[in-house]
Amino acid sequence: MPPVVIALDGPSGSGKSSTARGVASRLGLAYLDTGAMYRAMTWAVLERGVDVEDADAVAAAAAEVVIESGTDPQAPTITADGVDVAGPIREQAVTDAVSQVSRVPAVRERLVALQRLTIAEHADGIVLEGRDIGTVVAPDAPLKLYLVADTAARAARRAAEQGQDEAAHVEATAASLQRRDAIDSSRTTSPLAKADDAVELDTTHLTLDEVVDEVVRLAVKAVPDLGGPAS
Ligand SMILES: Nc1ncnc2c1ncn2[C@@H]1O[C@H](COP(=O)(O)OP(=O)(O)OP(=O)(O)O)[C@@H](O)[C@H]1O
Ligand SMILES: Nc1ccn([C@H]2C[C@H](O)[C@@H](COP(=O)(O)O)O2)c(=O)n1
Repeated sequence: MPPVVIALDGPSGSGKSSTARGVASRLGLAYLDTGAMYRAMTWAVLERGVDVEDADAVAAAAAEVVIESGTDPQAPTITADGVDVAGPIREQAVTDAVSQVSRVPAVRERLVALQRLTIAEHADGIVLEGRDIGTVVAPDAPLKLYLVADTAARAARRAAEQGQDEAAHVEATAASLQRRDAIDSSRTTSPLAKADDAVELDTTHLTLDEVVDEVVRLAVKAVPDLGGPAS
């Protein structure tokens, strides 16, 4: 049996992590936040004092870094070189540099290999979210979703999460999301893209619970075995 993978892709702040965690919890599946892996790699590269514009230096540094992800959707974890980096990877310095680091093919090769290993370890079911899950990491996934939401909604949600809903902050957040989307969509190696067979879901006017309900419904339809007692 091929591994049961639910692939969730989409632009920054479209609700991938929250949705993926909710779906994995509801269906009793593992969960992998691949964006956290790219952020952890970026944190480690910055810690080494590497210029993220220098792709060769990034590739050399990245070869040494050990990234480990915990896949419990209720308590996901992420470490780089044994350090718990769950907090630091959300800081602005990492957010500003992560798209540059993610463009480097050697970084992607390493992390995609790790992601596929994690899929193999959870063949009975895992929800992965990122930018290239449906197109590159798990092209045979039985269910692929591409989440989108208006930039204004994404920025407002992110700003609210940070407890900073003043107009200037929301505007700066929108600019940061758009800047990352532009770099992530235009890179040569596995850019942010909707897989041809992915279902696009616009979450702008949906609550998180409504989105999770819809993805669970689609998952059970695509993989009827998922509709067992855990859901
Ligand atoms: N449908 C929704 N309605 C309202 N708020 C939502 C919805 N989906 C997600 N959110 C909120 O929006 C914020 C961003 O969501 P989340 O972190 O899941 O997005 P993401 O796509 O994983 O972002 P990133 O790409 O930056 O990691 C969170 O505060 C989350 O609670
Ligand atoms: N599969 C992935 C996941 C993430 N990235 C890059 C691009 C994002 O800007 C960055 C951070 O991801 P986030 O935490 O915002 O989901 O990581 C990627 O290239 N491929």
